[in-house]
Amino acid sequence: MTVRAAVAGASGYAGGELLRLLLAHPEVEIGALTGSSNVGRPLGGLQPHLLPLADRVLLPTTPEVLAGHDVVFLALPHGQSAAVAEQLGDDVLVIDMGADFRLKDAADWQAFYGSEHAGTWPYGLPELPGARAALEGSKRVAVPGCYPTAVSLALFPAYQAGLAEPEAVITAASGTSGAGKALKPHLLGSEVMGSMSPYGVGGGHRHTPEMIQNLSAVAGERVTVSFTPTLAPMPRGILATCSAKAKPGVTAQDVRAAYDKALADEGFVHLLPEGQWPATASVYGSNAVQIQVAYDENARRVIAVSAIDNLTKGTAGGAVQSMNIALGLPESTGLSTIGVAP
Ligand SMILES: NC(=O)C1=CN([C@@H]2O[C@H](COP(=O)(O)OP(=O)(O)OC[C@H]3O[C@@H](n4cnc5c(N)ncnc54)[C@H](OP(=O)(O)O)[C@@H]3O)[C@@H](O)[C@H]2O)C=CC1
Ligand SMILES: CC(=O)N[C@@H](CCC(=O)OP(=O)(O)O)C(=O)O
Repeated sequence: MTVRAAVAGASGYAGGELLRLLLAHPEVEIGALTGSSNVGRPLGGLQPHLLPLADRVLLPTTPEVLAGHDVVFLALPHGQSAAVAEQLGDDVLVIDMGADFRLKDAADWQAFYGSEHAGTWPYGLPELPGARAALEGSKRVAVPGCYPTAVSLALFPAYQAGLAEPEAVITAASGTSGAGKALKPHLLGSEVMGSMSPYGVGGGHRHTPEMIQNLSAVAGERVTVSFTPTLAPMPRGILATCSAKAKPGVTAQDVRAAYDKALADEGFVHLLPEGQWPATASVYGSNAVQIQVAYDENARRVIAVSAIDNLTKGTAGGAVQSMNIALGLPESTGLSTIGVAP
């Protein structure tokens, strides 16, 4: 099978990571590459690590340019995908890497994104219960946010097994690429280097409702989430530390067994051997997720830690994995679990 894929937002971080993965995908032929302010410029100056595409020129993001492809990836800023997607035919597989179609609740969308809700598409986190079935054969995929990917994978086994109370507390550190390429004063090297700082504290981060949506669906009851993101002085990676009070009678053995069972058959999500802890360096550039879990007997809390590469499993790798499922290809086609170290 040869799949012709267009990438809208090819000059951004998410688009660049996607193209890195698509270049190594045996079934994909890369078609149109589009952008906005950089239209007309060759990709070589925008994504210099993608040497095979250096001479390709960025085209405008229009329905005409995106027509004639089997798959269209949208790696555009929030709120830009819906208008583009509605001009693409129902026969085209459209994979949105932005937030537009992730949330089910229109009121949540309005509260956190401040615009009209565009709709809800099958959610591209295949490891969540029921997600694969919804992706198979689908022509529309909403790729999760990077933090919700790390957090949902860390906590769903505890909620699936009914081990945790529905009140999760999460702190997560992210590399700066999570904020995209656009210039932002708080992301200047001199602000970020050698320092860590929180942002979106107190329930204001827009990924909070997405985490609540995912964990509540697994738990079968509404899970509240207190989420504190932190900016870390590294280009890529998320380390999420997630905890929830254990239900009465839960033991450390119950917790380990639940995680073993939930993750045993997953190709990308690895429960580490006991005593070994996730590290962002271990998943750099890889679609792998490292998970470890502990039971804190004094605090009676389940503590689950995950590490992902925000641009790979957290965005572009998740998009390719979902594309593979939607097209009926083996799920791991073109995706690696091999990191880069040191
Ligand atoms: N970075 C990350 O870790 C993650 C990002 N995402 C999502 O991926 C999407 C892209 O993010 P990211 O790559 O980080 O952002 P960037 O700012 O790095 O890139 C944005 C891209 O969108 C293009 N673009 C901007 N405005 C328009 C427009 N009006 N019409 C068409 N194209 C436009 C830009 O083109 P040009 O350069 O030509 O202006 C550029 O290619 C976002 O929705 C983000 O939420 C999801 C998960 C994680
Ligand atoms: C470090 C940093 O700024 N990270 C981004 C998350 C990026 C991402 O995955 O989310 P979306 O796809 O929803 O944009 C943030 O906190 O807004």
